[in-house]
Amino acid sequence: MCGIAAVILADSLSSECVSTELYEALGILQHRGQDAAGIVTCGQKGRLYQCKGNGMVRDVFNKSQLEALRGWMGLSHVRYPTAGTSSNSEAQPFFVNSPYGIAFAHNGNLTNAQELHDFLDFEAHRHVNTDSDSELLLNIFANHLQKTGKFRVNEEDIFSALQGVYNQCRGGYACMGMIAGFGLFAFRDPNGIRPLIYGERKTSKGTDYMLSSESVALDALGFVNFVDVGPGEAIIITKDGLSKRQCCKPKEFTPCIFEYVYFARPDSVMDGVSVYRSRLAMGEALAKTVIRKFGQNKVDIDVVVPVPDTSRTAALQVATALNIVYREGFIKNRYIGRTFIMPGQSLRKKSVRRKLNPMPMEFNGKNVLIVDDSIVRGTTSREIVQMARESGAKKVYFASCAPPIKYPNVYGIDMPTRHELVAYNRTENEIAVEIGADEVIFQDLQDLVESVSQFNVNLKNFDVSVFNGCYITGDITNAYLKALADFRSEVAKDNRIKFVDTDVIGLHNSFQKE
Ligand SMILES: O=P(O)(O)OC[C@H]1O[C@H](OP(=O)(O)OP(=O)(O)O)[C@H](O)[C@@H]1O
Ligand SMILES: NC(=O)CC[C@H](N)C(=O)O
Ligand SMILES: [Mg+2]
Repeated sequence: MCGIAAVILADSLSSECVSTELYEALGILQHRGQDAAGIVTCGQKGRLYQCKGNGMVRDVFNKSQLEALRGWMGLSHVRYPTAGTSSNSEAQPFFVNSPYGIAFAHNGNLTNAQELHDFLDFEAHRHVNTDSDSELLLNIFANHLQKTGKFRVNEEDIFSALQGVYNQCRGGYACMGMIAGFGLFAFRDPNGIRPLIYGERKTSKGTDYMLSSESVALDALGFVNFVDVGPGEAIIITKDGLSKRQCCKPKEFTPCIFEYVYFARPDSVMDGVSVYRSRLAMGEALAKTVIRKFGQNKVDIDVVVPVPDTSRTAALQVATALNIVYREGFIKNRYIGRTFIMPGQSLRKKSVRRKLNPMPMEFNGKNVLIVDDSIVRGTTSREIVQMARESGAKKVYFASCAPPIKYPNVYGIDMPTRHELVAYNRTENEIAVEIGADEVIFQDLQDLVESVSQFNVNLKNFDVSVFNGCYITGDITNAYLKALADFRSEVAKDNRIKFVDTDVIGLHNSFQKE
């Protein structure tokens, strides 16, 4: 679930560099990807400037690098790998010089990457340098654009190249690209699985535009009038303004419900729904399930405790609806990032204890209801339950705002194999035993869907494949799932030869002060 952002200023001669805003945007989107970050900008004479590499945003860029990223438009990416490897050569944005010079950033995951790779190799004769599906997507676009054979590109050419992309690429994708000296383009997959939104900012020179995975980045940078890009819709922004087109017949609109459960920041509004409100509604519904499970007058819970950070909003509402006291029983180390999106199970496991520390006074002698947004591999819940017990809890109940996650994700969340999922092939009682809890309580799928859909009449269905195994793109075979598990499971990652990454990824212009 990477984060992507792009900015284009109305004033192409501005002495302000867009890189500072892109850097800020990446900081705001850091929760969507912690493995790598990158920015590509475009300055005078259509020159491109790039800085990218593995690490958090604050580690990848320093002041002088940002100053060297010249220009009035650019795009940026924070990566959480779902394909290929964690090598820094797969940090985004990607670049191809032909045709016209294109930089490209992708959030999502392609489900027909092998087919696209073969096409590029055998038919299009384009070189692909990494295992990243995003590099394939860029080359498919470049190949279609190349066919126009024009000296200079125009909007019509880009829209028709994107139609070609839609015809060939399957899966979940929200993308942004930049054509040197020309402008930005962006598009969203036919089901709108991955999010994409844009806004504008009026200045004395005209209108600046910004695109982002989440509205919170637009908000923070002073952009207004947010519009979600529709499923199968593409937009182009140049010095002359913004144009958009439906580039493929939209299929059923099914955004990823896990954005609302976990990925997005609560202060974002995604496809017209406030993530915060949806999480309150998840808490409200979960409280009803708790009452159903325990019986109206038999809820023997003394305190409701959230697992920081993401579950806080929902947990507070669970406590309010149950009329039980809410307490911060775990204190989060604010300098440690999200554990679920860390690469590697041993790192994730270690990080839970480093990140969360219990407050014994909130557990000692009490029956505790711990609320989390989701239980995926069970890494967090196992550790948390144990910490609660070590702190003297009498009974530990564990509630999840999402239903049991039993199936792999193929659209941009790194859950490549069901065998790593604690709920796979287990009953609720078995899951409780597995994580050491007295009972587990899971949200009903219908309740989860209604927690989001009640805020937008146009949103009826979602990608809920991790809960029910129904893959909306209709192309997921057992052979595909096996290949995915073989390549991306924890065991496969551990067995893979580790690449030695050098710090510098050089390719493009470096700006030198006169
Ligand atoms: O069952 P697991 O495999 O452990 O995954 C689920 C946990 O991971 C996430 O937390 P994370 O620490 O990533 O982020 P947060 O601070 O935003 O809650 C999520 O909020 C759950 O707590
Ligand atoms: N989480 C994502 O959006 C990942 C994008 C792309 N599939 C990658 O692995 O780099
Ligand atoms: Mg969490």
